[in-house]
Amino acid sequence: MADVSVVALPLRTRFRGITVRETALVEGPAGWGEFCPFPEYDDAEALAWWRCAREAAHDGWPAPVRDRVEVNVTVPAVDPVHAHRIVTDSAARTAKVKVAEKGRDPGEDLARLEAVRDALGPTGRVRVDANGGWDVDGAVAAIGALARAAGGLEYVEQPCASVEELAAVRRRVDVPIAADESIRRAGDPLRVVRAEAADVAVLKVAPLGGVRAALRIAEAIGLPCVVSSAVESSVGLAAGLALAATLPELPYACGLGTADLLAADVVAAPLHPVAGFLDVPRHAPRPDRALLERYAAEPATRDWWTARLAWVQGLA
Ligand SMILES: O=C(O)CCC(=O)c1ccccc1C(=O)O
Ligand SMILES: [Mg+2]
Repeated sequence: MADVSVVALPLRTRFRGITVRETALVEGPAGWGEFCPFPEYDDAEALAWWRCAREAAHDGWPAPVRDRVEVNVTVPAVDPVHAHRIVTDSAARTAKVKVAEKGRDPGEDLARLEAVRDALGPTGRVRVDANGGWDVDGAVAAIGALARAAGGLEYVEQPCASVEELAAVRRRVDVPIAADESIRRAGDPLRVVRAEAADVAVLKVAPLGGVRAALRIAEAIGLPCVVSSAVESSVGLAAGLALAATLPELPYACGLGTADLLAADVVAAPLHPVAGFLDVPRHAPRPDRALLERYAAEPATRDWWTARLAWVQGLA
């Protein structure tokens, strides 16, 4: 694949400890694909992200069954005033709130959830994502308190790190459990099902190897699915939307509204949700040359991504 562009896109707010999202964009006969495994991910994980980019660039996606997808607003671990503004600005009816970040006072999570509920009103839905930040007892205690602060929780995503812990928490709380890292970073995504560890499966298209691969995994898992992003540019978000648009059932809002987390994108018309919905594009949007240049990564960063991409392509 000849054409590779590496960009460094600034985020509006720190998210998962990063303030800049580095990503590589590739063009193929079917269009554009995005390759952006997080820097700490190993070769085996990065290979799945390459398969997703290659599918977009070489093969395109299967035909969708819906033309728009409801999304949640994503609320990073920010203060309550900021959280309130993010939710109000989005006009979404569902909010996903980051909680249990390392080194923070648990009281901050409660205040953030109260603010989010206030912004959404009584009919909005609130879900939280702990990214595996609690142990079992900590999760059980925190989920009770957070559910009260939020006036009810739709589900809690990845309360603990391991499948066994998720199963233990699930037996002890009424709030439904969603598995994210336990699916996308697990050698065997079906362990979650065998252990009865989750009520909902979070699917990220890139770590699962593309739209077709993720559809097969969704079928095997047999749980209701939520498609969520990995904070890609609008090129990679389009792949997530293709998956969300092709799943036979889509009972929950998806975590694909993350173009709003970026202060810059590579396409002229980024995939920003309107009133909590995204239209499903037929193919990934084409990057704008001027934006690729404006946000081009430093030479050392570009060389690192180009080498990583070449290495992973060699494994494919
Ligand atoms: O689901 C969303 O609302 C946004 C995406 C998101 O939270 C995320 C983005 C990058 C890496 C991990 C995660 C996560 O769900 O844990
Ligand atoms: Mg998650």
